[in-house]
Amino acid sequence: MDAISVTNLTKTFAGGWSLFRGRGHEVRAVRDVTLALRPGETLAVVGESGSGKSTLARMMVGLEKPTSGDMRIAGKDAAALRAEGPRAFGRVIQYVFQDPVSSLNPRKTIDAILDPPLRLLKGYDKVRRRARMKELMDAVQMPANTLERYPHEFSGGQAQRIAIARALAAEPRIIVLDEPVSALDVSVQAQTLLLLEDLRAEFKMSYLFISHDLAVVESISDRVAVMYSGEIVETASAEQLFRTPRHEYTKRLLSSAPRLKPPGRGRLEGG
Ligand SMILES: Nc1ncnc2c1ncn2[C@@H]1O[C@H](COP(=O)(O)OP(=O)(O)OP(=O)(O)O)[C@@H](O)[C@H]1O
Repeated sequence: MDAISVTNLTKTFAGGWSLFRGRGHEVRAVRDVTLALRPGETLAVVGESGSGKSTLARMMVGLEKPTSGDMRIAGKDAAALRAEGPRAFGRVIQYVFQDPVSSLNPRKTIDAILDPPLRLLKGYDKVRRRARMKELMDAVQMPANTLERYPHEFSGGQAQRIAIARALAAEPRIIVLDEPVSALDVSVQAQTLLLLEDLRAEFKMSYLFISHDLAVVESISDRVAVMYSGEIVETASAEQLFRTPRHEYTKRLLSSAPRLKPPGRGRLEGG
């Protein structure tokens, strides 16, 4: 059973604006997308700005409603799974966004940020939640005293690790990561990607990894789906896609972007 499977998924926004067509025309942000995230894999969705990647991710985690098409998460209809409530939905799928600092409430200490997802788990009393918070800090390589501090006390990379810990707190099977390292320095990117890869293996999760950055995608993904103008134009193993891209758009994307170890699959240096 696929972790996520979408069939002919479309999202149309009303009230877009275009220089040529004026106000009020429709924007088809995602067009007829058919895609499967397999259990245990990292599937990257790559494409340039405006290609519809974020809209696709936001539909998967329930932040946007599809205009049409079918979406199944862990074998269940996504809308039906959401209707079961935050506990059921959160146990299956979590997300991590680009800007870690703004995704953490500045007025709350880290333990208060981690508490709500842990409260959703059955049988987690206060003592067990506290112990779990320490384990989560350990898993993302942050010291235990992190828990008493506020988000602004951390660097971008540290804040993103805390955001990852919050996603892990729900013990999800799937994490959707939307440009999770784009706001970080390159050396911190490499460390964060290695951490994500370790966590995926340790907790047996699947990742849907949204990125415009081919070097990042090459270093972390098993398979890659290339998105262009709302459509998936090519899906292939990372190795195949970087070595022998088939679609014209993929070829252009590869030839225009800086790569770390062309050709073939590489790993980011550093960390
Ligand atoms: N809420 C919205 N209302 C109207 N149009 C939207 C909305 N959200 C996205 N769009 C439009 O949908 C298209 C796809 O946007 P989306 O953010 O999904 O692309 P993206 O590939 O993630 O780009 P970026 O990396 O810049 O966020 C764009 O034309 C965008 O302007």
